[in-house]
Amino acid sequence: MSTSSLFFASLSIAMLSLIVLFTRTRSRTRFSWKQSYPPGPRVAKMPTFDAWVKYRDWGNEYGDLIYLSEWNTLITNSAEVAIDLLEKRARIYSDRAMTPIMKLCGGENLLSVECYSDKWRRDRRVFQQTFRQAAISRFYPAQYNNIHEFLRKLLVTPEDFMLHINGLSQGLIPKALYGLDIGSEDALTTKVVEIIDTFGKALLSGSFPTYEWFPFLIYMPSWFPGCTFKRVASECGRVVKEVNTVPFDIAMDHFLGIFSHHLSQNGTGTSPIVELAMQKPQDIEEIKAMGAMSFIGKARFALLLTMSSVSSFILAMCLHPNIQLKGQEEINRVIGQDRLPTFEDRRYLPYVEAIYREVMRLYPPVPLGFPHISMEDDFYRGHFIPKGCTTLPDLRLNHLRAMNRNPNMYTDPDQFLPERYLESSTGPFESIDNIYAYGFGRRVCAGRHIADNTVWLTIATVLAAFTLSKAKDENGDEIDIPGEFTNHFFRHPKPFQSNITPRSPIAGDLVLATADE
Ligand code: HEM
Repeated sequence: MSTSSLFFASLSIAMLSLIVLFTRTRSRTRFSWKQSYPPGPRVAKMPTFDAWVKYRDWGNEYGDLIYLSEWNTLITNSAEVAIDLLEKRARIYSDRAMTPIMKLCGGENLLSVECYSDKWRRDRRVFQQTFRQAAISRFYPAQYNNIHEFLRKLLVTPEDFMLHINGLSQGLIPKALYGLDIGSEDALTTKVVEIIDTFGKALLSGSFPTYEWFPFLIYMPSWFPGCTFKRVASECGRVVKEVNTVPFDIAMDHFLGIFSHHLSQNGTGTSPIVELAMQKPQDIEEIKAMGAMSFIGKARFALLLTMSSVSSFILAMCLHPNIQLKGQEEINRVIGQDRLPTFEDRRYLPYVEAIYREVMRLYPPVPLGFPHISMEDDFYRGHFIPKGCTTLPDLRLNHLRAMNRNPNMYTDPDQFLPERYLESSTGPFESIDNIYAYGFGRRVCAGRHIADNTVWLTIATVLAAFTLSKAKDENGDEIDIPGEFTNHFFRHPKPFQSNITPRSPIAGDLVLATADE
C-alpha cells in the first residue's frame, strides 16, 4: 500500500472514531438532561410462556411501569397507566411493530398488525363502518343462526362441547359479510386456521429463536440452515393474499349471477361487502382487506377468542353452580321459559350481563393485549419513554391492580364474582369500551361490537337452555376440573369434561325448534 493510501486510510479511521465518539457522547448528553427510564430488571430473554406470572412478580417489585431496557419494552400493569398512555396519548402509542417476519407473513395487509399510517386509517375506517355499533344489527340473523346451531349441537352431543365451541361463529363472517356458506371444513378456512397460528408466533418474541439470534437470516434463502421460519412465513403471506381475493371474487361472481356453488342455503345470497364495493368503488382495496381481516379474524381469532371466552364461561358455570342458578333465575323471571333470550332482552338482564363482564375480566383471551409501539419520545410520571418502545398492557395485572385501588368495586380480584358489577356505582351496563379484554385507544378491537354480541348471546341462551355441571365418573363421583389454561399469546381453558343437559323438556324443545327458523 502506498504512503498516501495509508495516510487516507488512517485519516478515515480517525474520522470514523471521532464520529462514533461524538454520537455516543451526544446520545449520553441528550439522555442526561432527560429523566430516567422507568424502573425494571435487566433481562436477556423475554418470558414466552405464562409471561404474565413473571410480569406480576416484576410489578410487585417495580410498580405500575416496568421498563425492560434490553428489549425497549414497557409493561403497564395498571389500568390507569394503560389508559393514560394508550388512550389519552393514543397519538403517540398507536403503532405496531412490523418485523420482517410479520411482513413475510402478509402483515402489511392485516389491519391488526399494520403500522399506524394513512393506509391503516383507511383500512380501519372501512372496517369500522361495517362493524360499528349502529350497523351490526344487519348481522343479527346470521348470529342467531350460528348460535342456535351451536345450541342444537350441544343438545345432541354435549360431550363434544369443546368441538362445538370451536365451530361456533366460524361460518358467521362468510355468511354475514359475503353471503357465502364457507364452513369450518372448507379448504380456505383450513388454510387460514393453520396460518394464524404462525401469526400468533410471529407476534411473540422467542417463537423463532434462530431469527431472533441471527436477524440477518431473513436475507438468506429459505433452504439455508436455520431458515425454516422463512418458508413458514411466506406460506402464511400467500394465504393472506388468497383470503383477500378469493371469497370477495366468489361473492362478486355470485352477485353478478355467474357462480352459485357457495350460495347461502338460508340467506338471500346478498353480500354486504359487494354492496359496499358497488357503492364505493374507490375503496375497493380497503374493502377487500376488511373482508380478509374479518374472515381471518373470525376463522381463527374468533375460534381462539370467542372459543376462549365461551369455554371460560362454561368452566366458570361448572365451578360456580350458585352463580349459574342466579343467572337462570333472572332469565326465568324476566323472559319466562317459553322462548330463548334475544338481543332485545340484554338490557333487562343485569345479572347475565355481570356474568359476561366477569368472564371477560377474569379470563381475557389475550392476557397481554396486542403490543402498541410509541412513535415519539415521551415523558410520563417523571420517566423517559423512548420512541419505538413496545408497550404491553398486562390485562390481567391491570385488573388486579385496578381492583386494589378500588376495594369497594373490586374485592377478591381472583374470584369469579359477578356481584361486583351490580354493587358498583356504574352497574353492569357500562360501555364495552371499559372491557379491557378488547384493548385500548385507537387500536382497540375493531370487531368488539360483534364479538361482544356473540359472546353475550351465547352465554344468555346457554344459561336459558342448559344446566352445566362437572361430569361424573362410572361410580357417580364428580370429575374434578383443574381449571388450567394454556399459557401462550392466546389463552383459553385446557380441555375439561362437563355435563351439559337441557334444563327441562321445554328447554330442549325450544332448542330443537330453532332449526325451523
Ligand atoms: C371475544 C372476542 C375478541 C376479543 C377478546 C378481541 C380482542 C382484541 C384485542 C385485545 C385487540 C388488540 C387491541 C389493542 O391493540 O389495544 C384486538 C384487535 C382487533 N380485533 Fe379483536 N377481539 C375479539 C374478536 C374480534 C372479531 C370477531 C373481529 C372481527 C370481526 C376482531 C377484529 C379485530 C381487529 C380488526 C383488530 C385490530 C385493530 C387495529 O389494530 O386497528 N376482533 N382484538
